[in-house]
Amino acid sequence: MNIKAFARLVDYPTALRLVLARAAGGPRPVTRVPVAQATGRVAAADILATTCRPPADISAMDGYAFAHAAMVAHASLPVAGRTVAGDRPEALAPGHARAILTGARIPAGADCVMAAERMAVAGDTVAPATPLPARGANIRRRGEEFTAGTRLVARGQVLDWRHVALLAAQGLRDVPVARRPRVSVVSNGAELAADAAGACPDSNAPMLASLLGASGARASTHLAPTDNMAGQAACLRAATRGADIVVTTGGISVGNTDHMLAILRDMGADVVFRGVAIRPGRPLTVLALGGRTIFCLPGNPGAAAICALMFVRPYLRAIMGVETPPFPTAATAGFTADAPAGVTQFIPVSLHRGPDGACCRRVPTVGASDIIAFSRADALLAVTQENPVRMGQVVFPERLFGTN
Ligand SMILES: Nc1nc2c(c(=O)[nH]1)N[C@H]1C(S)=C(S)[C@@H](COP(=O)(O)OP(=O)(O)OC[C@H]3O[C@@H](n4cnc5c(N)ncnc54)[C@H](O)[C@@H]3O)O[C@H]1N2
Ligand code: MOO
Repeated sequence: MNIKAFARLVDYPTALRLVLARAAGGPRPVTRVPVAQATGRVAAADILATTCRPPADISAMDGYAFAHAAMVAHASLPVAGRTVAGDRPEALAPGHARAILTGARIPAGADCVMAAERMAVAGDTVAPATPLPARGANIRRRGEEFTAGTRLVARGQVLDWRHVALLAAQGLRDVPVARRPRVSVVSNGAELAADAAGACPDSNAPMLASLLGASGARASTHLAPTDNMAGQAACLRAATRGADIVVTTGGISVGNTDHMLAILRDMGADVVFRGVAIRPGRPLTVLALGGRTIFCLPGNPGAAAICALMFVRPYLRAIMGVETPPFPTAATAGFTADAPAGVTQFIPVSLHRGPDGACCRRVPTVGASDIIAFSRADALLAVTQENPVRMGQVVFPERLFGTN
């Protein structure tokens, strides 16, 4: 069979399922990173609290701690000592108050705290200057936020500053995370060489390294020499060595100079699918080479971006064990769009704050080569004949940027 031919296009859901199936059950290498550098990384294990928070009953105010009953009985109390955060205070002498700072442990014998500005100090005694609060007032109870054993972070969570705060507050130095998958991005195209007549700058390699880097990958870029098949093959072999995923662009349509697929087949790769019923991005071809997945993206930059967003990004998330779904974006469509039968059409949209909430507008595009449309768009919307978009309908486009 001619490996270049598009015998039968798979539909988008099937293609995505095939890609994700390749991610299931594979190795999930783990590494540890300092908690402060964990943002964007994927937790490789559940992380349980080892201590309660707060670890003891502590004061919520700068003021005075005392026994509520003693204050009711005497109206004012002599002040004996001062407790600051970090102290292990002695028990309160009966019938006394203790000066206390926010975060300091409540001494045994005290069951109420009043803020300093609500109390009157006369010599070495204090008395409420405003109504006495209830017993237990202004005391943060041991474990009221969470107790030891509480799950702080779930395996598969993409970490950010919220988790960094929690983990650092537990005194953790480092955290187990998924190792960043190594992605080799290989550009193909005689026109990309700087010395080629009519040279075209390689924008796909930096675009894909950046896009996949934001999704957790460690990307290296390679420019395949297209003037000879042996050189192209050597480049692909080198790119494959040491990579978990290979992403190529260009050279996969039926043109005579497009050798990519033949080279990969000679390397022993099996085609998972050749061509998908999507627009743009139809030539997308996925191959399996041992445990590695090779994504051959079309050279047209807009099509390459869509394939990376809709296929490589979910695959990356899956092999890193990401469990949190991408943050949903809901918006009211400010346009109508249809797609031809059997095709999933991807439409770039911009998001806006409308009078009744978020709304999205269609961003004009000149087609699969278009990259300026993405810089004007925020999200990508999938449209099919069965699911067209109608003005005023709530839609859920996929974000184009961010760490999702
Ligand atoms: N006879 C057919 N021709 C084409 C078909 C087809 O089915 N039959 N499909 C079209 C579609 S759809 C696409 S998409 C392209 C994909 O072709 P390739 O993947 O082989 O890509 P190239 O031909 O190498 O390049 C296409 C276009 O993109 C530019 N390009 C390529 N690489 C880069 C890069 N790294 N940075 C910036 N720009 C790049 C290249 O200069 C071309 O303009 O095939 C259609 N043709
Ligand atoms: O799908 Mo091509 O990717 O339309 O230009």
